[in-house]
Amino acid sequence: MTETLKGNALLQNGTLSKGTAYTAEERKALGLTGLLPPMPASIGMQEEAMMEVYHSFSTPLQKSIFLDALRAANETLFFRMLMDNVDELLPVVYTPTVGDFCKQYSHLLRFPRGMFLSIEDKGHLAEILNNAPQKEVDMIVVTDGERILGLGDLGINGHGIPVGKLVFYTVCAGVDPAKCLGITLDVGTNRERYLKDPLYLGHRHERVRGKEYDEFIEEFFQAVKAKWPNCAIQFEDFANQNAFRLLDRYRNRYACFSDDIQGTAGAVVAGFFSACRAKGTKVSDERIMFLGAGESGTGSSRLLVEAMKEEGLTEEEARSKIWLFDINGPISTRRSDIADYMKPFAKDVDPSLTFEAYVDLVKPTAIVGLSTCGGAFTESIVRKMAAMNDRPIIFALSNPNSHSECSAEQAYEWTDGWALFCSGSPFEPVTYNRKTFVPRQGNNYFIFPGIGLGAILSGCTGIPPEVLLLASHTVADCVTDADLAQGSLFPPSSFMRKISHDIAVNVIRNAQKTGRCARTDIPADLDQYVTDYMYSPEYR
Ligand SMILES: O=C([O-])CC(=O)C(=O)O
Ligand SMILES: [Mg+2]
Repeated sequence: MTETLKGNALLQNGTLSKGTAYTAEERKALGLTGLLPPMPASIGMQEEAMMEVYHSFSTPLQKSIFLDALRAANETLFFRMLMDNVDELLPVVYTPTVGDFCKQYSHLLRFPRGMFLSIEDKGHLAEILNNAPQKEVDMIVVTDGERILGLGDLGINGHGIPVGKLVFYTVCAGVDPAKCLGITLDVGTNRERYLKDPLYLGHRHERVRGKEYDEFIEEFFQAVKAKWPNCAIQFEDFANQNAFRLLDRYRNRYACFSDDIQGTAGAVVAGFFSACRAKGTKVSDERIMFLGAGESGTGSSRLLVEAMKEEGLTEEEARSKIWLFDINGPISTRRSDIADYMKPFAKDVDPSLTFEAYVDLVKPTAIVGLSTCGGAFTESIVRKMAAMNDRPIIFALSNPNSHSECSAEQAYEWTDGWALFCSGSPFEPVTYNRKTFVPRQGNNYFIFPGIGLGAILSGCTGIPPEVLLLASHTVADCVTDADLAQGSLFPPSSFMRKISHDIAVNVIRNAQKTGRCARTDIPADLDQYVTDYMYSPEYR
């Protein structure tokens, strides 16, 4: 049907339109003559013009609103611009600006993308999926909006996150945007502000929990599987109480994974591989404290254990090198309020210690913030880390920047330039004592696009820890000595497509080896198989 679009209908179709780039011959054949200014533009000219407009906006949020509109008008140009200006544009389309966009989503929404499935539609999901904007879907990112970044419950306003994550699938892993679907499950919100906001566009009731919620999720999976049997599903920004349960329930039945439990873990471990290389140590030499014991803190701890086992430690030895601390104190065997997923890491310690007192007691070599608690790594704590360690490892990973446990500048200043630092959201380079540090993001975007790509192309159920570890190695192996010398623990964004490609090959190879491939049509040359699948934004 789409091939036959002509004239104004074609021009107004953002997925297909080339805007001013149609040649005279194309204009004649497609009924476009007279609908455009006479001189055809190249995509390069269009890009130059749009970057000029982009730069005329002063705030990141304004810029992101502009890009959202550009995408609606000409999706190919949007992705071409992103690919040509990754470092500049991705922070505007994704973390941290996507956080601001989400907070006001109901007020800002002009160009709906993806789908909203609400619990009120229970019993009808299969039918509703027939309305999907895409015919074929390979990748779904789904959220219920309960823990968006470090911002908490945003209800349907969190929809910017699945949409933003999928931009990475296209830019970094070459998944055709026409095959990507962002879905928000509206089960209500407990955020007072939205319940009272007359412009809020989600259902205005408290979150549905328990049996009804579980049945809704089950119906969602079954409906998706029936409609798109080969599609992979990424869980994003569910709250702890559901994230672990859902992953455990579905990982062996569907091609699915949790970005926050598994993707973030892959990135954290990659950061440790780099930091240890800079220090001349192994991960198993470190004493690691986590502030935050939720999905990302626990997920990362689990994968660090695997990394230490790979270096020869036993499970128990590895666990003994990791300490967790959450909002209520140390994860202690003396506490009665800790969740099952934290228990393997519980230590026999006084549960009333503050984080700083715990640092005094444990004397860690690394502190990792996944707490959503901005500023939690205080000057006093960071200075203690510097006093105890030649090269203190300080990862401030909560998002967006306002929730970072400390800023890049603080980390370098308080450690006299010795910190091995990364953050979840981007910080500008910092010059301290005449040395310029380039702290790159330790964000799960290094991991999830490749994992998802591999899941699409293999149909594998679940992503085992050994595959995540390979992904961490893939990322860390792209970090050069020159990167380390300037304080970068992660590679530059120019490596993203290669990283995603290589991660995907490993996902597929492992799935074949362990008999978890649902797809039977996989050719022998996996490199070529993945490369051939990867889309680049070009006018068709
Ligand atoms: O979106 C990001 O930048 C990282 C992430 O998954 C989160 O903070 O939940
Ligand atoms: Mg997330």
